[in-house]
Amino acid sequence: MATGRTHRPATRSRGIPEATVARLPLYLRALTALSERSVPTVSSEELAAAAGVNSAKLRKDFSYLGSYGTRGVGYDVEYLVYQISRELGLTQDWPVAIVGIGNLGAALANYGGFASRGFRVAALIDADPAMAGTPVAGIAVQHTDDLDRIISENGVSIGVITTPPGAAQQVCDRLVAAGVTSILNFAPTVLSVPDGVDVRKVDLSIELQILAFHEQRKAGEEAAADGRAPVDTDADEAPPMRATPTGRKGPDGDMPAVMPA
Ligand SMILES: NC(=O)c1ccc[n+]([C@@H]2O[C@H](COP(=O)([O-])OP(=O)(O)OC[C@H]3O[C@@H](n4cnc5c(N)ncnc54)[C@H](O)[C@@H]3O)[C@@H](O)[C@H]2O)c1
Repeated sequence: MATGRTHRPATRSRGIPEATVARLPLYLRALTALSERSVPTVSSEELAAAAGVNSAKLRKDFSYLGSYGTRGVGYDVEYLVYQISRELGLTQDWPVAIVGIGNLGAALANYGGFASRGFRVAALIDADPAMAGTPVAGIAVQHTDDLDRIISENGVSIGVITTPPGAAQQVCDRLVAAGVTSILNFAPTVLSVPDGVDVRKVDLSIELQILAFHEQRKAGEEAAADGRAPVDTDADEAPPMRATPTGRKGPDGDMPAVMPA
């Protein structure tokens, strides 16, 4: 089994902090919406509101890109779309392989939004021999026996794991051995990877648990306002939408469902 750290330090090679990198997709989504409406320029305040981020943080983030906007005019939308896409590596096509083509893997394969963001589903891989050759989203599922060949033939550097948790580490090891250097893990398990491999984990149940925490706090506050019950002091002491079990922040809307492994 591969060992080592599971994610990289807090800054990237060009000195852009990971927290900024994590917000770039939020800016890009907001900017793309403006671009689709043919909006030529946007102020930092407008863009910050659209991205759900505080405007001082946005200006700081953009300064890492060397983008300062023009006083009184704002930022050029098209140029920022290009700049952020380039920074995120989205100006090139990324072939992605999904391993584990059950409910979730098939749903991801069918999601049309990846291609428009530069991610092409190049291969679908499953251990079930009965699935080999079955088309999912127009792509024939291939057997895990051929994983190495599939990864190298398609130049895949990003692997998505949607297998049961018990199989995830073994699948991860095989993907890494085949040359994959970035993994998006949906299985509820912690993966070990060698240096140089990035793992991001998606866990919607953790996000739901965080929402449940806030629902509970809101219900307690409403009950207290109605004089029905005392406020739960522990919950009340928690900073609103700040600390979360994942250590990520909420009030700026920069709490993605994808987190470092
Ligand atoms: N992150 C999230 O928010 C989230 C949400 C839903 C499900 N999940 C997780 O996603 C995973 C898949 O869930 P599902 O409902 O699609 O399960 P599923 O049982 O429908 O599909 C799993 C697929 O993986 C295949 N598989 C099993 N072992 C394999 C191996 N060694 N190599 C390749 N393929 C293998 C199976 O043949 C099957 O087709 C589970 O781990 C589940 O807990 C995560």
